[in-house]
Amino acid sequence: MRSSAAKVQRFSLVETNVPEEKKILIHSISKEYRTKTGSFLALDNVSIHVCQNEFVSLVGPSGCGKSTLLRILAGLEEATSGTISVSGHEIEGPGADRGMVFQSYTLFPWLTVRENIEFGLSLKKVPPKQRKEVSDRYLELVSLVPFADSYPKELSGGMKQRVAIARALANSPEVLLMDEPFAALDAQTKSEMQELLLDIWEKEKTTVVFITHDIEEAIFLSQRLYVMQSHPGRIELEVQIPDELRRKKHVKDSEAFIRLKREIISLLQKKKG
Ligand SMILES: Nc1ncnc2c1ncn2[C@@H]1O[C@H](COP(=O)(O)OP(=O)(O)OP(=O)(O)O)[C@@H](O)[C@H]1O
Repeated sequence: MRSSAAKVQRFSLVETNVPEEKKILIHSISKEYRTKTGSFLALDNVSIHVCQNEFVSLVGPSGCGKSTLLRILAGLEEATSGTISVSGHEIEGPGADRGMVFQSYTLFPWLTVRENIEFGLSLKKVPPKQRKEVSDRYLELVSLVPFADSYPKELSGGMKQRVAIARALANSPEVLLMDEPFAALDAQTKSEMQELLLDIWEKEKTTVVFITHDIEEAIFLSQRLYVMQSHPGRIELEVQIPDELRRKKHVKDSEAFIRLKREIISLLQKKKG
């Protein structure tokens, strides 16, 4: 079998000529925080792209700036320098074109599952009949039809994240931004959620940016991943994941999967050392 090392390349700067299929273009983003003890460079000249309908992960150790980058992409935080465009439009703040799913459960506790899913549509004054059609569809997609009238406190962690995914998708975002959405789940539920997410991604043809510190999760889910390093937060590697290493049952135990995981880890260690 061909060595997966060939797939691991050094990151090269994004070209300035934007081909149409590039849905998200992050160009030379830096983020400096002012703290009591001085300034702190959380992101240093980060440039990445995500194509239409692509599943891309950002993976890296705690503190390398993954969440900061995603929050900037979501428009929840401002970069110190650099630009981000989605569908060719430079972002200036949060927008309905970007749906977010966070690690912590962010459902509204006073709303039922269905009301949580319909929340964004209610804000947009979508009529009840239409809202119900949308929530029916997404309840089905995340297998929560019997729980439509339950409240978040009656759900398990995995179920809450399924509602969060349905809620984000119900607003028809152009891109789905996910910040370690399965990090708080037990191993079995996490694995089920990964498979469910891939099913949803294939059915919905969504563009996904997924953050995780788990290299195995990133390889399993992504078509492409960017590996980040800290001090300062930066992109260290870009890895194209061969199709045969994705989404098949038990692939995580396969020799090729384990080899790629080891290669990524060892490349990162070499760069550190
Ligand atoms: N508001 C802030 N003020 C100062 N420093 C911050 C602020 N937010 C984040 N940082 C720092 O920026 C760095 C990157 O943080 P960030 O949360 O983006 O990392 P991360 O890779 O997502 O980590 P984790 O996986 O632990 O969530 C960290 O060193 C963090 O302490």
